[in-house]
Amino acid sequence: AAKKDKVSKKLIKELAPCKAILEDLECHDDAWPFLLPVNTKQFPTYKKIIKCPMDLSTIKKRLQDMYYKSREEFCTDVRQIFNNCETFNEDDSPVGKAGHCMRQFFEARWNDLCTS
Ligand SMILES: Cc1ncccc1N[C@@H](C)c1ccc2c(c1)OCCCO2
Repeated sequence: AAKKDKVSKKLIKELAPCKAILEDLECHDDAWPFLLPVNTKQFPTYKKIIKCPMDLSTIKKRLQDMYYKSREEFCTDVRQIFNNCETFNEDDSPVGKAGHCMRQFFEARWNDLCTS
């Protein structure tokens, strides 16, 4: 039991900063296209083109449900949002631009974390 507690304590320490980063992403001015899963009725081709949909509300739920076993898993899901955005949206579209901006914001916060 002691070993398990040590692991879970480590995990909480690892993932606490992820929760803070997620909150900053959610309240960013350019977060609006990424807050909820893309509505596939509104965008019928989305399901066909994007194999791993991801959004900030899904990541928030996964954090709350202790779904992530490491910081890296959290980081991979966040990057999935922006990779999907680049796949589906033109770079100079409003959503495409928001995606590039949000990715830049995230990667800077992620680097702070890894070098702190
Ligand atoms: C991230 C992403 N990738 C591809 C398609 C959509 C989205 N996001 C959704 C939330 C969205 C973005 C822009 C929208 C939109 C909905 O409502 C229809 C009207 C036009 O404006």
